[in-house]
This record gives sequence, structure tokens and C-alpha cells, in this order.
Amino acid sequence: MNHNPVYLALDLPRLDAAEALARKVAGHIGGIKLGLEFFCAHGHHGVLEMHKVGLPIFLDLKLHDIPNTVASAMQAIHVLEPAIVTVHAAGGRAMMEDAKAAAGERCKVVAVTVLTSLDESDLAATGVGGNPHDQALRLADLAHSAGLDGIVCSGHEVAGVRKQWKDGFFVVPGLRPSNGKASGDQKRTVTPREARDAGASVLVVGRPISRAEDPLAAAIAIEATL
Ligand SMILES: O=c1ccn([C@@H]2O[C@H](COP(=O)(O)O)[C@@H](O)[C@H]2O)c(=O)[nH]1
Repeated sequence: MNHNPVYLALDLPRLDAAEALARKVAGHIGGIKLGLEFFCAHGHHGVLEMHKVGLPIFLDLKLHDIPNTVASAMQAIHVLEPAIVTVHAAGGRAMMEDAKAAAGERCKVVAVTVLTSLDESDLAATGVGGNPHDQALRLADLAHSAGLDGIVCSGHEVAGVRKQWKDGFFVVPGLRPSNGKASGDQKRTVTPREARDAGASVLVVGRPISRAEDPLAAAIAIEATL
């Protein structure tokens, strides 16, 4: 895997625009993250096109269903050779075990703990008591014991999780180069540098690059902070 930890989230509706953006910033990122929006619009064909950019592909599908269905979905995307795939830790231990078993040796499977768009009041509204930090640690434990490679969490939790899972692979989205500014739907944000210093393995950056007036300059500026 390329040592630049930044994965660009390509949450764009058009395949040609996504590919053009990826090519433009390719020298200043370490990989490409393709999510639900991209996969629903462009499917396998889109992923295979994006492979032509020549960077590792992170399929952020956040699979969450019964174990048999998630394992079958993992088998169906195996042909796309993703470097990383996400499932939801809330799907439970058996689902995560079966996802990992179906993924094959070369694909890291990481579990989303608490989405970075949620805060304590959002958790309470779903019936989960306590704060996002404690919930992320609880779900990280479950993912670890299920044999996954790591988790997705915010930059606020990654240092705490790394203390209890030293060789884990930690994906951190919700990054804003100027923390607190223009965070949009993200509620638990830190800067890319703060996330890296806290122990993130992968830094997911979307709109701060994709919606910048000059995406190349934005990618270079983020890289320079790391
Ligand atoms: O908890 C999570 C899990 C995944 N994401 C994804 O990361 C990117 C972030 O995009 P920005 O534009 O940088 O906010 C996006 O694709 C999400 O689906 C997340 O934000 N939080």
C-alpha cells in the first residue's frame, strides 16, 4: 500500500468527473475511496474503471445484514480486488466473522463503529446510551474479537482504540483541514494532522478536496501538513 495515508472519497455522481479528479490529484493521495453513492450509480464497471488510475481501491459499502447475505456480498465484490472493505460493527460478531472469512487474504475488512456524523444525542435517539467514545471502544472490541483488521472511527476515538488494539488498522473520516469550519453533516471532526498524530492508518478526505475551488492545491496543502 502507498505510504501516503490520504484516501480521497469520490462521492461524485458522474464517473468521468470522478476519474478526472482522481487522476488530477493521484500524485498527492494514497488511495481512492468509493462509497455507496458511487457503487449504486456505477457498480462493478465503475470500480474497474477507477482501478485504471493505479491506486489502491477502498470500497466503503458499509455492509450490514444477516451473516449469510454479507458473506455473499463480500464474495461478489472479490473480483474487484479492493484493498479495504467496510462493514457495520453493529451487524454483530457472526456477521463480521463471516465477512472476514469471505474477503480473502489480500483485503482488509474494517468495521464502522459510530458514524462521524453522529453525536451523543443522535446515539440516544437510536436507543444507545453513553457517548460516542465509549460506544466506539465497545464496538472496536467486538470487531477485534471477530478477527477484523480494524475499524472506522473519528479522530477523537482513535488514540483510545489504539491503546487497546495496538496493531489495528484504523480508518478515520470526518476530517476538516481547518477544524470546526464548514464541517457540513460531520459532527466529530479533527484535522488530518490531528488524526494522523492520534494513530490513524488511513485518512479519508472527501469534500475538502473534491469541492475545493482548486482540488489539486487542496490535496497538496493537506499532504504538506502530514
Ligand atoms: O463514520 C463515517 C464513515 C464513513 N464516512 C465516509 O467518509 C467520507 C467523508 O467525506 P467528507 O466529504 O470528507 O465529509 C464520505 O464518503 C463518508 O461516506 C464518514 O464520513 N464517516
